[in-house]
Amino acid sequence: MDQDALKKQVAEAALRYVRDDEIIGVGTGSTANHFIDGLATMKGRIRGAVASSDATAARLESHGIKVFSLNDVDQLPLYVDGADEVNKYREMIKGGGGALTREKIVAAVARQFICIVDGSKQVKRLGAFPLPVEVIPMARSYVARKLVALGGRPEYRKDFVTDNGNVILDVHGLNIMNPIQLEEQLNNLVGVVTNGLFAKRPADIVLVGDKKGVQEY
Ligand SMILES: O=C(CO)[C@H](O)[C@H](O)COP(=O)(O)O
Repeated sequence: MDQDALKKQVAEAALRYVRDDEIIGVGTGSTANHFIDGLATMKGRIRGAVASSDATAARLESHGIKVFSLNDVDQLPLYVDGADEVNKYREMIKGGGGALTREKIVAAVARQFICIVDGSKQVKRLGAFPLPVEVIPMARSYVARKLVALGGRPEYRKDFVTDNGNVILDVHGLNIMNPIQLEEQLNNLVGVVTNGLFAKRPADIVLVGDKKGVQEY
């Protein structure tokens, strides 16, 4: 099975967590896209979805799934999304697709967060994947200097603007010993909107697709 087939397999496994008459939080990326396509096959059973990006909203709507604004929803039982890295504590790096801020907001509201990944995303320690940091444009150089002082090598994601009108710095070389502490530290930098560490609010369940099938932890 190639990587995309593993993503599809794990995305389809997450469909069994979807309950009737609920509004589902939906993530962003190629794994989440497989989940959306699967959700379309049962769209008559759900009320609709909250999207974590404009791209996800467009894909949901293309399948005829009603998209709700998060502000119009008082509770969200389930959020399903991919990740760039996940460790055994279900902490993640996300934001490879640049949707980290909205993903973090939807994850914060959701009662249950299910992370769906293929086996290549599992790591012992987070940080080999460059950590995305969403920054207000005028603060880009200031935040970059602060990130260098913290031992990172920030790289400006060129020709990319987030759905919120901001820029992304992808930070290489961070030694992430304590993900919760680093998540807080980076979010405290003036000009940072949020960063791609999902440690204060980890996933509740991780589904991993590999050659042997789908494992859960
Ligand atoms: O955080 C994300 C987007 O901001 C994605 O979940 C992450 O990049 C994984 O993407 P893919 O499923 O395409 O491998």
